[in-house]
Amino acid sequence: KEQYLSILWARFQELACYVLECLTKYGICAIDKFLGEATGQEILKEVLQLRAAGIMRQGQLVHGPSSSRNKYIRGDMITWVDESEPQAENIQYLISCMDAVVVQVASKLEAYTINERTKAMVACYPGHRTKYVRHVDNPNRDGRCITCIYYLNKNWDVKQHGGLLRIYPEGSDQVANIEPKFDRLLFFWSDRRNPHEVEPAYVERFAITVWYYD
Ligand SMILES: O=C(O)CNC(=O)c1n[nH]c2ccccc2c1=O
Ligand SMILES: [Fe+2]
Repeated sequence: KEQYLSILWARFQELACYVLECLTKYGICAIDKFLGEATGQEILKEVLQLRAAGIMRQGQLVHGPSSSRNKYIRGDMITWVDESEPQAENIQYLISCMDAVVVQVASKLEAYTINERTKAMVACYPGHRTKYVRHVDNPNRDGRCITCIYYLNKNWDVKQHGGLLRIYPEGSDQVANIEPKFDRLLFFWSDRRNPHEVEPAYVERFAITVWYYD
């Protein structure tokens, strides 16, 4: 067990160096195959159980076209998971892995002293063109400095399924197009440097987000 943990720790150390360099240079960093197929699958199973348990609530209600019957298009559905959540061992394991990487990145970032985070927000875009309009996660210095998102969507094809995350880094004419691929981990600065939007999703789209506080 110890041997396994020390290998894991060494891997997170290596990952943290890459994340630090990438964040410093671009303000955005994506890591693929973060936990591997089996663990990713276990996390997805727990998320589907949360959804089946009906505890996911509407994250944001947006006004539908006035012509439509129900005034609102249901946006993303969310629920918050923390250490006390039963039957969420794998989601909790994910959070501890995210923490392991961020703690090491933070130790190298003089400008930040990251020592707190939110609970994990499990979000499901139910499909039928649900999206998230262009926004900044932390526009008014609420303390959040890094957004960390883990995607759970197998065989996602943006052409068929939509749901692309588009980030418009401030002061650059480049746009980052991030596909919400299974077992992908994404980091980006939460403040005004990274306005972003989720394009309409045509099928269910799952993600788990944690925000780290400075
Ligand atoms: O899923 C993504 O790729 C990006 N997702 C977001 O930017 C995003 N940002 N802020 C939120 C606040 C409340 C509920 C959901 C969200 C949300 O999906
Ligand atoms: Fe966001």
